[in-house]
Amino acid sequence: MEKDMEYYIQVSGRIMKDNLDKRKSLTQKICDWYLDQDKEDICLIASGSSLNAAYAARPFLLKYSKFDISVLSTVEYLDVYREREKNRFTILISQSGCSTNIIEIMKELDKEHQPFVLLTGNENGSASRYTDRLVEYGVGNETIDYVTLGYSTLIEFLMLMILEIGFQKKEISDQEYETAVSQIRKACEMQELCLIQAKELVQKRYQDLLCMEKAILVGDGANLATVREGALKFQETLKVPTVYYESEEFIHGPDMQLTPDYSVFFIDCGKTSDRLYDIYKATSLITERCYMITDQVHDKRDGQIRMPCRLPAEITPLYTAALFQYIAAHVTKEKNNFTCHPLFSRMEQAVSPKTEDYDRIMKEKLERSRREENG
Ligand SMILES: O=P(O)(O)OC[C@H]1O[C@](O)(CO)[C@@H](O)[C@@H]1O
Repeated sequence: MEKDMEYYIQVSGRIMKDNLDKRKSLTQKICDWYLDQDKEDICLIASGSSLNAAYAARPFLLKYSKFDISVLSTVEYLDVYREREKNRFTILISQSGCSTNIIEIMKELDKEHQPFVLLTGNENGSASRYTDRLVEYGVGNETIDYVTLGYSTLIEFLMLMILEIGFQKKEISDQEYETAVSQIRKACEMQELCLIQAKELVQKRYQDLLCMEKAILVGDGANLATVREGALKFQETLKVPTVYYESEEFIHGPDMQLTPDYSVFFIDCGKTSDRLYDIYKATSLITERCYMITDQVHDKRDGQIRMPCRLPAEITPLYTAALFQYIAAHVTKEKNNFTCHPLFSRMEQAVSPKTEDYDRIMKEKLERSRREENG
């Protein structure tokens, strides 16, 4: 199978399971660094999909820790909260290891002799030149920059890191630890199942999805991060204007723009009431282009992905992104729509989120992947 976006979504469940099995060795370095210093609270700083992954993991991280964990964009960190955050164990995240804003913060922290750890998907990215405290979080060599495997494995890594820290500090009992591990394992299986159903859904609603022109994604709690990530993916690949909302926020205004042309996606997983489902049903009175992932036993409707297993809400982001990732990957490929508007290159030249050597580094990753494939 060609190693395109679809390939990385396809292998995500398996790689997450592998990472779960080797969780001790995968997280050992960062856990040791954390336990060897005296700061308790953690600050995660990232952008794009990495920021969304940190948001998605946060409810789990807070559930399994006795300290505080903040998640900040690079701008929030630099412009607003820097002073308040300086006594936290700081983790900078960049999947590519080539984001200029992350490197900027690394230089700033260095100037102030403030320790930090870089969590990255590429040990050979430009950011690696600015620190020797670097951890690869188990994505391996994802060669597509519309990261999907990287997103899911990053959420899982953050969860595993917090579990290991809590376990070693004896703040999590053996029983709690084992339960969380088996729920994460189940979520990896659910990712595979969600993907199978996403493929069926795309086949069934193929024409609607090909014509999608504007979308609203609705999710609550940890899955507010999933819809944020879904919106990012739809916009960078399909180039469809997409907004994302929490369910109650959606019906406090944004719903007033709805027409039958809108595609609206809902995540109804880990919920304890029917409210989101009621909002979905009400929305379908305006547009038939309603889609939903649900783990509840509601009446069966077209456009639903039905998960057979109910996991705690904070675990579900490990699988719910699969629907949006697959639509982004598959529909964009079908529409041959990965290329940006010709004027985009001007904008990218004027202001780029990535370092100048990014293209070369991505090319090297691709060559490495081909070498590995050819043995
Ligand atoms: O590599 P980083 O710093 O994690 O940033 C990830 C983001 O960058 C991009 O690759 C775009 O530059 C996005 O697709 C992704 O969300």
